[in-house]
Amino acid sequence: MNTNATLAAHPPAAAIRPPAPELLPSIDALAAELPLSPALAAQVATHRQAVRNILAGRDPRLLVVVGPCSIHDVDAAMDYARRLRALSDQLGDKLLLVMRVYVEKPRTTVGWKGLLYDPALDGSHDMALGLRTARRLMRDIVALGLPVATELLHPMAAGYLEDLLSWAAVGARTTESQIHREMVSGLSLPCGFKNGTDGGTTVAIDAMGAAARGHHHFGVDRHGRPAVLVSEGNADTHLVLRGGRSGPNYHADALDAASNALANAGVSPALMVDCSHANSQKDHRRQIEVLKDVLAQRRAGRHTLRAVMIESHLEEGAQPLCETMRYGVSVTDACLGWQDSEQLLREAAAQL
Ligand SMILES: O=C[C@H](O)[C@H](O)COP(=O)(O)O
Ligand SMILES: C=C(OP(=O)(O)O)C(=O)O
Repeated sequence: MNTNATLAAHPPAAAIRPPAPELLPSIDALAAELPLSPALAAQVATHRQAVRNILAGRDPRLLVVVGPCSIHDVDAAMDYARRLRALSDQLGDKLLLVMRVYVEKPRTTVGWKGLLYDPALDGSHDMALGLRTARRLMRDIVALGLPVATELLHPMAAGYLEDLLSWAAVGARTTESQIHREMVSGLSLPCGFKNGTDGGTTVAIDAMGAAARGHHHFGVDRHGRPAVLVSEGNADTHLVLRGGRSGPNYHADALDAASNALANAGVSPALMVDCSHANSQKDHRRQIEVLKDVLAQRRAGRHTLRAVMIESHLEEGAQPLCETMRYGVSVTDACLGWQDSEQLLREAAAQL
């Protein structure tokens, strides 16, 4: 064995200098740069309460979390938001429309992880720009008068956006994570836990119980310092049914099973059906029949069906990330286009 050659190929650990990490603004610094005015903060508080009232059955409207699978173009997102705002003015007595402004994407393996991670869509990963772009966009959408929803994927990122949100999801891939349950326990907004990718609801119901309790956990404070964070517990959580590997879970037998499990656990009976993902078997047009089925079950007396989720963009379908991307088309899961979405929501409101 040539010892010198081996040493040259594997220098001692002390000789390896990783590049200096790029620093991010603290939560306080970003909030100072892009503050939420007291009037908009009050509006967010009102919207959160409206969401809570629907989920608790005190408000008969249907909560609809609707919008793109992911945000990759802020102009298209604002275009969508303006249309949704106008529709919300017309349908607001029947539907509470909350826009999906999803800036982090969980991936099954690898792929573009969202605006927060790679706002230029080119692998440059300017995450400081991602944070600024996402916070500014959400604030602009709130300023239109719309409530904003997102999936909170990285607990460290949550603090940068939390004050702008009226509802948040923990996704199917992270519902079982203790770290995400701790994160939700410290949020003062309603949150949905999705069933696991295998379709199992137990992990989400366990998550609701865990998030309702207070926790001590590792985190980063508003000044960017590593800290022991102490949460009080969040009782405003609910189950989101998104289907799983064994198929959809919005039919009556699946809803019965979920409702029994929620009752046995003593947690909120409210159900949100995600019309997309495994419930649509990843065919965006099937969201239409899922929503119609859910509305029929609600009309037939299933009063715990209080919320739905729809993936919708300006244009139908999806496209790969490339040089010649089409305006208003999803770059992650395929979405319904605006025309179909508007018609679907008008029909839903008419039936309620
Ligand atoms: O909602 C979006 C996707 O279903 C989720 O991010 C997983 O995406 P992937 O399976 O394409 O990685
Ligand atoms: C990733 C999402 O959903 P799920 O966690 O159900 O796959 C989503 O709603 O964008």
